[in-house]
Amino acid sequence: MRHPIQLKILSDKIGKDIPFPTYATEGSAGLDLRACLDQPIDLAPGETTLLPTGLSIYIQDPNLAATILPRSGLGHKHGIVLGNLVGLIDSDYQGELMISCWNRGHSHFTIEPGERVAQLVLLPVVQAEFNIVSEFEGTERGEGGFGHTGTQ
Ligand SMILES: O=c1ccn([C@H]2C[C@H](O)[C@@H](COP(=O)(O)OP(=O)(O)OP(=O)(O)O)O2)c(=O)[nH]1
Ligand SMILES: [Mg+2]
Repeated sequence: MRHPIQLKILSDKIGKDIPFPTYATEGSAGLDLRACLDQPIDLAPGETTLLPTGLSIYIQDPNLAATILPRSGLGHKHGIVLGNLVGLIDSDYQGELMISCWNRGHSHFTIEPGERVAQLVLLPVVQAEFNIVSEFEGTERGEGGFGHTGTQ
């Protein structure tokens, strides 16, 4: 399903030096997000930097959110993941999409202008409306958690 989302281009590099975000394949869940940079950035092991994307989106519908997720190749091979592990974009956020980029690896990594550093995934959201109760209806699990059902 495709859903219209308002998008603002904040940098004149987008659409010229830095391609517009698109789905890489018909079945892609994520849109690759590119670092909107003038110069390469050297990220030392353990270092985190906040990268601009040159884009803002306004999701508007409270039943949707966007997540920023790492790219598996960068994360697995180079230790380049997100400083916040996962980024959550609220439906009412209108600021620039920012990527917290963390080098959790053991080598320096250079982020080039336009490099695809993370991916944006739109997801449905259900907001809770709490009903206060004094007891829950019983379940087989009850309050057991954190390994309650064993490992095998
Ligand atoms: O990787 C991210 C995470 C968040 N945001 C933006 C969109 C999001 O809607 C807003 C707030 O994010 P979040 O609620 O996760 O951060 P917070 O620390 O709780 O900030 P706030 O007090 O503004 O909600 O920051 C990004 O651009 N990139
Ligand atoms: Mg918040």
